[in-house]
Amino acid sequence: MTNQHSKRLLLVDDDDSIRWVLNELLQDMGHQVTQTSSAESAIALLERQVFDLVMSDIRMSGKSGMELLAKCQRDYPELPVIIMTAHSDLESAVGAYQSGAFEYLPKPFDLDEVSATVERALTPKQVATPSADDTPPVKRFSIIGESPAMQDLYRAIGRLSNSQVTVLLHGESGTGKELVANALHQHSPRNEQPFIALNMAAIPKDLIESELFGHEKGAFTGASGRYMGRFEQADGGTLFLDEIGDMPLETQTRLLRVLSEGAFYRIGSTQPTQVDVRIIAATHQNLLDKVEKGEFREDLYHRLNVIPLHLPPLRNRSGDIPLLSEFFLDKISQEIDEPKKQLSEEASKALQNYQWPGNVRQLENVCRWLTVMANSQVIVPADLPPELQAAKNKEIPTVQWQNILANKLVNEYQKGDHEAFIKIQDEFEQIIIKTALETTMGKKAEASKVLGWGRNTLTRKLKQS
Ligand SMILES: Nc1ncnc2c1ncn2[C@@H]1O[C@H](COP(=O)(O)OP(=O)(O)OP(=O)(O)O)[C@@H](O)[C@H]1O
Repeated sequence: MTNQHSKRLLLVDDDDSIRWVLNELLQDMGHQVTQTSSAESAIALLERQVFDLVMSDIRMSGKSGMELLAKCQRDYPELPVIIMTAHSDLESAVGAYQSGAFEYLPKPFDLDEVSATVERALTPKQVATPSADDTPPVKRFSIIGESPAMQDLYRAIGRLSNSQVTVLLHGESGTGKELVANALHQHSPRNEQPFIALNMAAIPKDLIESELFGHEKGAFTGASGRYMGRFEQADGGTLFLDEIGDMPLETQTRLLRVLSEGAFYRIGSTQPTQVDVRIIAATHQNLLDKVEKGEFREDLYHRLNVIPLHLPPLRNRSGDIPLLSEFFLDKISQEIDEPKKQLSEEASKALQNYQWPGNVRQLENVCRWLTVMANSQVIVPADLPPELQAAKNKEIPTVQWQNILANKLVNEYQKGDHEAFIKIQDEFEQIIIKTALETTMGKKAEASKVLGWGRNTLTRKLKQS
């Protein structure tokens, strides 16, 4: 059915089932859909007909979706293109945005998100077409992971790649905050300038100010020479402030002043120093809790939290563990010139079942340990380091909770509760919802994604609870 808002969409994918699902969705939205299975035929169609939007897969036999995107940018610069892919990584996400894609959608799709993106793309003034001149060169950066949470992150880095906004990274220790901060810098217009990192938790509190702002000779006992602080070192580039929650209150006040005035005084100096620095901050703590307790300035929190990005703990993306371990075993074997170890399927499962309190850093250390210490070429569970062995013994075997659940159901039902099955399903679902919200720091859009539900489903179920 067509209506006055109906638009002409060109759908390009060599997977029939994906085309079928998207075609149904787009037609239900009232649009006219033309489908084709290759970039070549899409180009031929574009020469004959006018379209309002192109949606294209990346990997197809023949020309790729990126080539189609380049052609559209050249010949039809006003035409928005949505790029879709099942093989999302940081490079393709950044590449798609920097080549001018309107949006980048990793498969499997959240259909609510697809329809919202299509509507946005069809709203003319939001079409973003950055010129090729101000796109920084893309550098290779190894952030490993294909889980939905990592795909969200790649998209965010891609979207931010032409901007200089302040970003606040949340995530447990070892989840890759510094790596992501560095990637944000490398993919930004500042990438020819320095990336300087400072960890608030790693330096004594009374040295933080001089580390950040520098000092003049003789400014305090021990200041034997003039010192250029991290702000000056990072001039023109990016300053990464790790563990920002540990910054003393007085330093927070000074930082706020630099952020609003772009200038600061070296300790012992009366001359202001002007700097142009992009700030990326990171924390493993809940800064809002600290604000409530009066330990973190609320105005600074809002200044830093312009774009919040969340890095998931490794245990919540255990599907990425085989990829990450393969990457580390390979990298470490080359670094120390030892033959590369392989993980048996059982050892790989054991790694995926472990809780990883130290996240990716701990996994990297375990891979280093295995490369040096394991006797055999193929690693079996018995080769794993002591902390993983100990955890294995403590682990509740999965059959155990399933048995408890089954027994409870039978007992309740036999006791006469004929609604036992329904009640437990509700209870089960509430636990899943609560855990999803906790692990995504209360973000409903993200929680519905990890649950594999549309956002409306989550909202409805929350209302029912
Ligand atoms: N997704 C990833 N792919 C590849 N390597 C990763 C990934 N995430 C983290 N690492 C590696 O794990 C180690 C820890 O990462 P990083 O220092 O960025 O974590 P962090 O969150 O900043 O930790 P902390 O809060 O303790 O400073 C680094 O060696 C980093 O290269």
